[in-house]
Amino acid sequence: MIQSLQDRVKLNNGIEMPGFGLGVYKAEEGQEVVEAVRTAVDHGYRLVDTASFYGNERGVGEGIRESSVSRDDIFVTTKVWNDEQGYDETLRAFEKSLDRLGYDYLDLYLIHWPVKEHFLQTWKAMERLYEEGVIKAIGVSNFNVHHLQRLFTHANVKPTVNQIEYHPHLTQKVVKAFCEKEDIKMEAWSPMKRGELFDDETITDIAQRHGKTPAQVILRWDIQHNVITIPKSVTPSRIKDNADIFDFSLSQEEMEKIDQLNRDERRGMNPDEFDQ
Ligand SMILES: NC(=O)C1=CN([C@@H]2O[C@H](COP(=O)(O)OP(=O)(O)OC[C@H]3O[C@@H](n4cnc5c(N)ncnc54)[C@H](OP(=O)(O)O)[C@@H]3O)[C@@H](O)[C@H]2O)C=CC1
Ligand SMILES: O=C1CO[C@H](CO)[C@@H](O)[C@@H]1O
Repeated sequence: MIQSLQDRVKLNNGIEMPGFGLGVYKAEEGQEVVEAVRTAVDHGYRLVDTASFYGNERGVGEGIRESSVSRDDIFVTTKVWNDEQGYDETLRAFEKSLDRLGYDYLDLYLIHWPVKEHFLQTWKAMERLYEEGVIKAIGVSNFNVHHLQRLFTHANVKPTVNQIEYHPHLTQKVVKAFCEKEDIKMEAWSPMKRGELFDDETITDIAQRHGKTPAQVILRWDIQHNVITIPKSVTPSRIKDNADIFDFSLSQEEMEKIDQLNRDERRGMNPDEFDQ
């Protein structure tokens, strides 16, 4: 388990990735995302999660350049979107993402969703980019166990990360156990279910007991489950508060109480049903 905001976890290829970061979905390209990223990095965040789909890669690159920290000390993730998948398409999409970010290498590149006709060829292109050294680690997002198994039968490089929807209403026991067995790090998207969990009584009670906010309790629960977490905010005070989770811990009983809130309820699409 990470012990501080800048602690890193070792991926299965030896690369170290921060265990906590900033998500930027819906952070508007331009001033909004630039300021959110700069604020986060200046406050100690070392991981930023974007995607070509979010339309804000330029601002992410800009925010990091405007911060007080050098690019090499920040771990940047971006993702290949569904209509960019396929072998040649992915090579082109990667060049565009890198260009928008203003970088000459990327830390982590993910397949955003398992587009079933294309994801194997997409992976082949990502393996090539990884072998060429322009990406430090490659991984997937929204992969269920059967998607991972299908990938394994064709892959030369194992995914390092699987980024999936994960929060107290969706504890993803099956995928989580599989990823742990296969040494694939799990990363939580919509860790706070976009605000829908803040009034839950179990969470507010625990928060009150620790003098913390519901958001902080939920994010701490991720960390104690060894799940990388990337809460999104463009609000400076929330960016700071969300990271203030390394001075308390949840008891085993509190962890279990939060685990029991599971309803297998998604905020986003089910990877087996999504409309490609
Ligand atoms: N791979 C994938 O398919 C997906 C990946 N993601 C990634 O995961 C990240 C996080 O998930 P996301 O869906 O954004 O949802 P989150 O669960 O992170 O919730 C974000 C929302 O909560 C608000 N918020 C943040 N902190 C607080 C706080 N302390 N108190 C009250 N409200 C708060 C934000 O508002 P405000 O910004 O106004 O402060 C925003 O509206 C994304 O940004 C993206 O990087 C997300 C979805 C899918
Ligand atoms: O990354 C993402 C942001 O959220 C969207 C849903 O609201 C997802 O579809 C997408 O994968």
